[in-house]
Amino acid sequence: MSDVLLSIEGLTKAYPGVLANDAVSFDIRKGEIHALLGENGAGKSTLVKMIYGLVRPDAGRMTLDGRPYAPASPHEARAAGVAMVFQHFSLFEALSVAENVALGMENPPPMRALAHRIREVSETYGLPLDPARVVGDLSAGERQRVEIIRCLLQEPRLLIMDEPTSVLTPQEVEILFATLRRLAGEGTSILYISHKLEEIRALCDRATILRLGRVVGRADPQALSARELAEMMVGQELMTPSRPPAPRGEVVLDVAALSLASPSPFGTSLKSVTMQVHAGEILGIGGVAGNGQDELLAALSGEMLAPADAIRLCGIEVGQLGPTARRRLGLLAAPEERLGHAAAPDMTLTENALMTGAVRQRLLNRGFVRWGAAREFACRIIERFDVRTPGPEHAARSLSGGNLQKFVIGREILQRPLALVVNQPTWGVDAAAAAAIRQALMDLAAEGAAVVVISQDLDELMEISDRFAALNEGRLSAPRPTAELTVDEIGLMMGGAHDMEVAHVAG
Ligand SMILES: Nc1ncnc2c1ncn2[C@@H]1O[C@H](COP(=O)(O)OP(=O)(O)OP(=O)(O)O)[C@@H](O)[C@H]1O
Repeated sequence: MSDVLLSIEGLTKAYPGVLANDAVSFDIRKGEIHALLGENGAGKSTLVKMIYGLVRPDAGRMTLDGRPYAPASPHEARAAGVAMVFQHFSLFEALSVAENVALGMENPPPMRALAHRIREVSETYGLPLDPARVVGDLSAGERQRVEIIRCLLQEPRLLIMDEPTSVLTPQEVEILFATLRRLAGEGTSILYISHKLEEIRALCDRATILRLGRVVGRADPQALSARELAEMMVGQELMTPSRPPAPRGEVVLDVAALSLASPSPFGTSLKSVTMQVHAGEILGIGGVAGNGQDELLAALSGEMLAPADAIRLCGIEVGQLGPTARRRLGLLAAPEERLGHAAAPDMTLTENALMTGAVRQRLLNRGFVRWGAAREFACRIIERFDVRTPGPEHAARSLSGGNLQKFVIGREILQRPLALVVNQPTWGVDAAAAAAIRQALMDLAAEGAAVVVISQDLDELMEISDRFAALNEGRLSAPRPTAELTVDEIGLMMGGAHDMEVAHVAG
């Protein structure tokens, strides 16, 4: 019997102006953890969507366990033993874990029996989860467990995971990896997509590397360094972000005892958040998702109003000003959710450039849009941030996730803010593009802007921020110089350990 589970031969898929997959061929063996690597827009999502029956190939074929495999829908893919955990969770917040799992099953058993099975699977695979809890109360890591357990209940032969660790703490990543290793040991194959190359090296047996829709390499990830893998992906040498040491200037952004109730029932209220960000400085804010990051961004951008004197920009009270007025003064923000929040999916890139650039780029004239100038601004973002798209008249939705992220961050940086607040600036962005975004944020600070980077990527925060603070249940710890901290201490601050415990560990 062959040891190959899924064989992919010559899969091809074209979109207008782009060959997303060009005769892609590779095998996934039984019981292996196979990494799919590639820079943004390389075609990874398109490929897994074809495997999961969401997109139909233009050409090529697949076999599963030696038999022809051409799923016309995810339903057919699941019936054949293929399961997928998506980047974005599709759970109902008001329902319990068990009810959510039942909704995703073809033939759910009675609730009691299902709750029992969820407990069983969660214990067997070391993924603690209470079936009775309401999903709205769960952390991002726990929500992911719901998705994984939902997949495991189908006893899949192939489990596809798209960027599974971007919402997890280091400790949760360890738990997930132990689960995946155990599944592979039992014979389940795993196709694993991630931009985190150190994780790929720690977890995966083999890697297939895509560039511009084609397979450009196959590698043993454990035999190569993360840098070598990244260079195979981009086909060139990588740069390391750096900046000359600069003295820090006056306080630009001053937040004093900011308390705000979250507008969402499952949100986190901000509790007396205090921070001062100086000209020329990057303040990194770490924390597990759902600890007030979205609320902090909304409070600083002006989407949520605050007491006037709780937020000051260069001494001016801005707490009561909305986003446009704050932008005019030079306080800019880029939220985490790129499709729908930072960018309007069905609008063109030019229209999206206009959306936040109108005031500072002077794209309006007596109420009329200066379309030529808006297009020129969009083109500048595309060029300066290497956004892969056929042109600015294409819809935001047609860009790969990482390319849209480069567009959204580039749009704010090019507006020369006095203070910029970004949430997860390199989420889902490949190694080369992440380095470019980090360099751009550092250049912006070097030019004298005050920059706040909210991120769950600790390595990123260690690399670029001057000072670090952790957000936990809506409270911000006192910022400390990053150079003084170890990754372990930061991990503890993020997990809500109090100063005492951090001091204890440090000692
Ligand atoms: N529905 C679509 N319509 C038009 N173009 C698309 C569509 N989906 C993907 N593309 C294009 O196909 C190419 C491959 O995109 P894909 O999403 O597969 O890349 P990816 O490797 O998953 O990228 P990322 O790491 O950024 O998520 C990109 O150029 C993208 O713009």
